Amino acid sequence: MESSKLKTIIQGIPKAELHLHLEGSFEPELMFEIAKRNNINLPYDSIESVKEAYRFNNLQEFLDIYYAGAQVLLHEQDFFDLTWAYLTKVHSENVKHAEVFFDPQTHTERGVAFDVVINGIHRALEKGKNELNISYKLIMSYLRHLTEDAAFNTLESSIPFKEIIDGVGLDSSEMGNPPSKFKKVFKASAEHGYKLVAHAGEEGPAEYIWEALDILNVERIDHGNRCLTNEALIKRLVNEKIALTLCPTSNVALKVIQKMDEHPVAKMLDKGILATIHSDDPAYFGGYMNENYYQTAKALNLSLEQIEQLAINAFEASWLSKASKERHITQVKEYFKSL
Ligand SMILES: Nc1ncnc2[nH]cnc12
Ligand SMILES: [Zn+2]
Repeated sequence: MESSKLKTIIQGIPKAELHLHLEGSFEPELMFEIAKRNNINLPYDSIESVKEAYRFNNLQEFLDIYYAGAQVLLHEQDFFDLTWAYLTKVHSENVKHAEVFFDPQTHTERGVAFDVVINGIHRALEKGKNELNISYKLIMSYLRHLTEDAAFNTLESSIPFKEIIDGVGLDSSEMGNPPSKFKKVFKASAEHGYKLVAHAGEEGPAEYIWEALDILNVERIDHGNRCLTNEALIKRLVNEKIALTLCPTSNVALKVIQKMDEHPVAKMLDKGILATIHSDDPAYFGGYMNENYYQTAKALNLSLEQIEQLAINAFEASWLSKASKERHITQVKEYFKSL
């Protein structure tokens, strides 16, 4: 299909984003603006030089830059502006529902209070719901390069806000930090009523996906690329309808795959896995939702049925009520019928 036609079709799809780190949506322009008003010097002299620095060979090289960028966020208004910029961007891409991560420890570790972070984010999410009609869920992610005790401190800080936090996740440096390291804090998080997800099988082996399922009891896997190396795991994912929140442009940028045409999403759909696609850290990897759909569809030559399935899967895998899921899925189906 012609590129412009494919782009137009993708733009019109009602979409759900389930794997997005708010700190990863921090565009250099906004970073410079906030750094200026907070009197912080960035180690870059222009927006172009920031973009130059965004060349990564692996997850860790990205994380080092991502955590450095987040240092300019100090005040509630900064977190509001970050979140609002993301919401207005994806509103223009017809995203109807967003389940977003934030990394409290990236901020509390450098002295920014938990309530400053969450109040700014929550105020923007509410505004997005009221003014842009984007429903949302909020996921607090534990940093896996830190200790389980540190995650417990974060869990404790979150309790006064538990009505506005829907779930917990696990992100940051995967290799050497298996899900099993966080067994107790995930159990405690579930006891507080949080839903559970974890990054697994992005750089790490299929074994980490098993651990996330069996030891942490997560209901969705973030990334999960490596599952295709293990037939028994594929069967489990299919039988239990465990969704994978894949992030194609992230995978290329972090060299999880060398080229987009190696992306496993088409094989996963063929096998009946509840595969979905999202943007992860769009400010760093050069693509929001539309670009992820577009690059994947183009490189893998996805059919309209496969693209429709991806859009449906994302609502199916979301934490929306059954009725809301059905309403959105009907809209996706009607949209594709109208093409
Ligand atoms: N792709 C990713 N993997 C692990 N941790 C992250 N934090 C932000 N983006 C991440
Ligand atoms: Zn991620």
